[in-house]
Parts: sequence; C-alpha cells; structure tokens
Amino acid sequence: MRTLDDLDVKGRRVLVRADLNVPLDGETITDDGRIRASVPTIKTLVDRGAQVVVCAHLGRPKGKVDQKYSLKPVAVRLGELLGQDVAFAADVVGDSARSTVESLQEGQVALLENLRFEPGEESKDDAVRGEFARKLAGLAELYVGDGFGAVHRKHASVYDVPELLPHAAGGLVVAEVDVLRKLTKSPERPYVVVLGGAKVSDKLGVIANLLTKVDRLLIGGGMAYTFLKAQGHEVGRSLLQDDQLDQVRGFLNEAAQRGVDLVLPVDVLAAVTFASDAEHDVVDATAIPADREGLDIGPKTRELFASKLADARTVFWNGPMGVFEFDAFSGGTRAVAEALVASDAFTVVGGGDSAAAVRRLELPEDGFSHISTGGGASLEYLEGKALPGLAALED
Ligand SMILES: Nc1ncnc2c1ncn2[C@@H]1O[C@H](COP(=O)(O)OP(=O)(O)OP(=O)(O)O)[C@@H](O)[C@H]1O
Ligand SMILES: O=C(O)[C@H](O)COP(=O)(O)O
Repeated sequence: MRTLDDLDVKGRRVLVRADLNVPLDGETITDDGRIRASVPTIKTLVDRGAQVVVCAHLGRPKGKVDQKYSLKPVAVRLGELLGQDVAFAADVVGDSARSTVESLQEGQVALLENLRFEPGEESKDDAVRGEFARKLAGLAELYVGDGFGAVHRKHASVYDVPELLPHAAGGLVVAEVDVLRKLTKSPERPYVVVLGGAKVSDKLGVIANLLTKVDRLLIGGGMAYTFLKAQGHEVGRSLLQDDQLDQVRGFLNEAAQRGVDLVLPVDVLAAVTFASDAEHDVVDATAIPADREGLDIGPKTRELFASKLADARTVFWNGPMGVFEFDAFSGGTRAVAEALVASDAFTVVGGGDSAAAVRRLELPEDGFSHISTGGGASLEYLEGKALPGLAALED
C-alpha cells in the first residue's frame, strides 16, 4: 500500500475517509477515542499544506437524513483536538459540501455531514454506489483511506472512491494492519478470542473461520444468548438472532470436532428492563426467566472467563460482556478487561465500544498490547478475508 509519504499533497484537496463513529449521548460525545486516533493523519496533511476534506459515517441512519446522527458535534471535537477550526458541511455532496471545500485554504480542514445520510454510500447496487462515489470523488484530487474501523464495508467512500482518485493509506490504517498481521502469522498459543457486544448478526459470520484458528473462544455480551438458545435454553427477552440458530448449532458441533474450547456464560445478570437502574438478579444461564433480559455475564462466568484467559499467550477481544454503559451491568466487561491487563500475553482489544469501555472503566490503556479502533474490521481481518477498504488501497 502507498502511504502518505507517496502523495504530494501540498496545495491539493485531499479526501480523508476516517472512522469517526463515536458513541453519543444526545449531542455529547461519550468517548472521543476514534476522533483522537484520526488526528495524526489529518495533522500530517495539514502540516504538509493540503486542503483536507474529512468524510465519515456515524451510526446507521440507513440512507436518510436524521439529525440524531449528525457529525456536527464531531466537527467541534475534531477542531478542539487539532487546535484549529474545522468547517462543517451541512450535507455530503450537495451545495454546502461544494462551497465548503471550495473555500478551503492550504492547511485548513472541513468535515462533511454523515456519509450514511446518502443512500448511495451503502448501496449493494454497484451503479448506485458508483454514482455517489463519483460525486464524492469530485470534491477532491487525492484520497487517503484512514478509517480502519470501516475497511470491512464495501461502501462507496471506502471501496469505490479510491478507484477514482490517486490514493494512499493513512497512518492509522498502516499501524492497525501492522499489529493485526502479527495475530494472523503464527500467534503464540494458547490463542484465545473473546467475543461479545451487540452486532450479533454481523459478527456471527466470523466464527466459522475463527474456529479454524483459535484454541479457545469465549462468548459473552449480547452474542451469548443465541448460543444458549441454540443449546435449547430459555433466554427470555435477551438479545437474540433467531434466524441464525442453525448456523450457531453448526458452530457448536464444529468446535467440539476441532477440539476448540467454546466457552459460554454459566450465569448472567437478568434484568426486568433495559435501564441503568433495572431490577436484576443473578440467574443460571440455563434458566433465564421468560420476562427478563440478560444484560451482563454473572460472577461465576467472570471467574470462568478469567481462568480461561490466565494461561493465554495471545488474546483478541471484541465486544463488551454486558451493557457497560450502565454501571450495574459493567462488571463482566471489567472482569475480562482486568484479566487482560493482568496477563503477559499479546493482548489486542478492538472495537469502538470495547475501547470506549476500557477508558470508561478507567483501566490503564498501556495494560493492553494494542487497542484497535476496529471491531468488526479487526475480526474480519483476523479471519484472513480480503477487506474491501484495504484491497482498494493496494497498488
Ligand atoms: N447483553 C447485552 N444486551 C444488549 N446489549 C449488549 C449486551 N452486551 C453488550 N451489549 C452492547 O454491545 C454494544 C457494543 O457492541 P459492538 O458489537 O458494537 O462492539 P464494538 O466494540 O463497538 O465493535 P464495533 O467496532 O464492531 O462496533 C455496547 O453498546 C453494549 O451496551
Ligand atoms: O463501529 C464500527 O465497527 C465501525 O464504525 C463500522 O460501523 P458499522 O458496523 O455500522 O458498519
């Protein structure tokens, strides 16, 4: 992949695809990790006299304008971190975007509105995506791919635009790939992957492949309930991917055949409702009441997972073990994070919320070998898949 040093950016308009998908509470950014991670590449371009046009997505507005997902608060925070104004375009490729980028001087920065307000960004139809990509590419002369957390998405800004403009990988993408490559090239064993979080349907797909690579797979968070249900247990109102139960039964069989230790929760915190102050009890994972939802792994599971991590030599963790945003349901995530901090294995945490959880729980960031900005992206990289956003950056 070409890097920033291979592009002559002075006086030229450079479109940077960043991953600025940060957690928000209203308009308040609750963790700015991904914005911070995007700063070095943007700063390098500023220092080299480029006119920098940043584009990114936030949440999943599904091709419609929804101010709840506006990137405006992100533009303000990016400006604070860069120490200079960031002009904000109120649309993606419309009049506001065009006039904003045309008014940029050398060393100035603009941020476009949420790419996912445009249906073309995520369209499965190549022609529709291509048409939007041409409009986006028309805003700049050069392209830098630096949104590592989104490189697994075949989206216009990730995959199609680099075909239309001279391009390079930004520093974040180069650094992330450097670390994750270590996990794909003969990792020291035992190699343990811990999976949780809420993007269950997205991430179940990676398991088939991971089962050929790891020694142990620990499954918690919202991911666990589809496994418990597949084993025939009641999961109440817990997060469930009902249409993937057969696939998950297949994973359970495959793990047994391959001798992979697939470890599920033995107890959970079952809550009456999804709320920070929800009444809840510790119940066996095999006996979740029908009117309850599992919002965290229980104390026995925390111990079990910690014991499965104790002798690991390589660990990759994506997805919180519970709804860590609510203090009452953050204990499982804390237990796994602490087990990793205590371990002398090569430990990588990946994902927007997983990294945010480490910071929210005030765990030492240097207690991990690497904190990746990519969750789904890292997992798919570890699967050994060709990722659209990386393939597009190759020469
Ligand atoms: N049992 C559960 N029920 C519901 N939501 C859960 C549960 N456990 C965890 N979560 C939620 O999962 C979310 C994070 O999941 P997600 O898969 O997006 O992880 P991530 O680290 O952000 O990865 P990525 O970068 O791929 O998005 C958190 O907001 C957390 O509250
Ligand atoms: O949070 C992430 O993993 C990335 O920003 C990609 O977001 P997505 O899963 O909505 O495509």
